[in-house]
Amino acid sequence: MRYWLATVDAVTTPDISVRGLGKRFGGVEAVRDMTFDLPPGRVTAFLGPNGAGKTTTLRMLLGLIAPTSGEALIRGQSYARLAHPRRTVGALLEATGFHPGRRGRDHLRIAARDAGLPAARVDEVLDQAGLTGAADRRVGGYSLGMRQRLGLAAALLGDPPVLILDEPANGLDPAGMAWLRELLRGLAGEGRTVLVSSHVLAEVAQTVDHVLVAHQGQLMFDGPVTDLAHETGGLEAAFLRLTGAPA
Ligand SMILES: Nc1ncnc2c1ncn2[C@@H]1O[C@H](COP(=O)(O)OP(=O)(O)OP(=O)(O)O)[C@@H](O)[C@H]1O
Repeated sequence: MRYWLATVDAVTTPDISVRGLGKRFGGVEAVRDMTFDLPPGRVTAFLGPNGAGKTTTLRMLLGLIAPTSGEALIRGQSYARLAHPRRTVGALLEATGFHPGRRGRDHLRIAARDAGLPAARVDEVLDQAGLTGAADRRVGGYSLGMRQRLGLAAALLGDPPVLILDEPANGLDPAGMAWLRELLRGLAGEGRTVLVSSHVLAEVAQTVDHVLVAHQGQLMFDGPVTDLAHETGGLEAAFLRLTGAPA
C-alpha cells in the first residue's frame, strides 16, 4: 500500500470547501446556502434523512452538476479545474453502471487505463477492497456489497488524498461494515480527507471524527461527533432533533 502524506499546502487549504452552495431543481431547493470546510486526516459523515440534499452536494463537489449559487471546491479548485482529478479525488456514487458481463479486475484495468494510472494499482486496490478472490468473476454475479467494494476499489485507484463516498455502507453485511470502518479509519490515518454520506446514523457513528447534518437542503450541524454524542439522549436523539424527525 502506498502512503500519502499531507503537504503544508494541504494543511492551509481545506481539502473540501463548500461556500454558500445552493442548488435548485425547478421548484425544489435541494441545497440551500451550505458552507463548510473539511481539513485532512478526518472521516466526516454527511448525515441527513432522505432528500436532505446530501447526494446533490456531493455531485456538485464532483462537478457532475452545476451549483445554482456558491461554490464547491476541492483543494481550492472546482473539480473541472483540477489538474489531475483522478489522482486528487476518489468518488463512489451509486455502485451501478458496471457492465455485468465484465470481470471485476477488467473494470478496474479499464478505469486505470482511461485515467492514465499505472496498471499495477489494480491489484493493490483489489486487495484493499478485499476483492482479490472475486476479481476474475463477472460483476453480474456480484452481490450489492461486492459491487460497493468494487466501487470503492475504483475510487482508490488514483491513490487520492480526498475521498467522497455516497452511502458506501449500502449493501454491506456486518463483516463488510466492520471492514469498511477499518478502511475509512486507515485512509484518514494516512492523512486523507474522507467524506462519507449516510442516512443511517448507526452505520457511521463508530467510524467518524466529524459530522455534518443536513435537513431539507440546509446544514443543521457541523462539528465533532463527540459534541453530538454528549447531548442528552446521545447521538440518535441529537440527530432526530436536528432533522425534525419524530423521536
Ligand atoms: N435531478 C433532479 N431533479 C429534480 N429534483 C432532484 C434531482 N436530484 C435531486 N432532487 C431533489 O432534491 C432533493 C435532495 O435530494 P438528494 O438526492 O440530494 O437527497 P439525499 O440527502 O441524498 O437523499 P437520500 O438519502 O435519499 O439519497 C430531493 O427533494 C430530491 O427529490
